[in-house]
Amino acid sequence: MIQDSIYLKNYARIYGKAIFHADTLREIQLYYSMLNFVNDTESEVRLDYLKQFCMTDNDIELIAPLPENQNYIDFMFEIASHGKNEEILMAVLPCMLSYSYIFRKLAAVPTSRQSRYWDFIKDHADEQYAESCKEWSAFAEHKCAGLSVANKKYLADIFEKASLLELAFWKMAYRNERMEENAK
Ligand SMILES: Cc1ncc(C[n+]2csc(CCO)c2C)c(N)n1
Repeated sequence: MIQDSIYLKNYARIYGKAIFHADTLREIQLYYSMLNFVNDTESEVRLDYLKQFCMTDNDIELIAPLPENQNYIDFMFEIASHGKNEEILMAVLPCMLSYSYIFRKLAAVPTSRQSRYWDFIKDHADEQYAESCKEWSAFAEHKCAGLSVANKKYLADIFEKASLLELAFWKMAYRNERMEENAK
């Protein structure tokens, strides 16, 4: 949760770049809707967890990102620096889509309700959130439809790289757990 708070702050920055380079007002509204999700939905439950650790977002400012987190942030910033929204979409969408996919699967497991993270799981397994993911994906498909095969391959590689960075972020939690186990 702590590392995620650092990630989310930087993830939100990418939308500033996307909004600046947007072609249409509709596109600006779409990025705004994504940013709104990051700021509202994602923040509410996250702040509750931070409170359990007696922390606020101010404390997060003093904590350094772990290498997996920093890699992911660097990658998004590098893509954003190109100033091409098709690329930015490929870098930011895996974050949104993978959570909807993973948490819908988790929510379907009966024992998940007993998890201390049930409110987090429930939020991300939400039907409305899945619908928003569909809308954002459809927009990305539409925006990339007319591109060359080579360009589409390049964009698919960005999507894959971001997905692998997501995976590394998940694995980071288990790495720390193992370190704590070894320290015992
Ligand atoms: C590393 C990492 N990857 C994905 C998400 C998920 N996520 C980020 S913003 C957002 C939209 C609002 O809910 C979602 C689902 C995360 N929190 N941390």
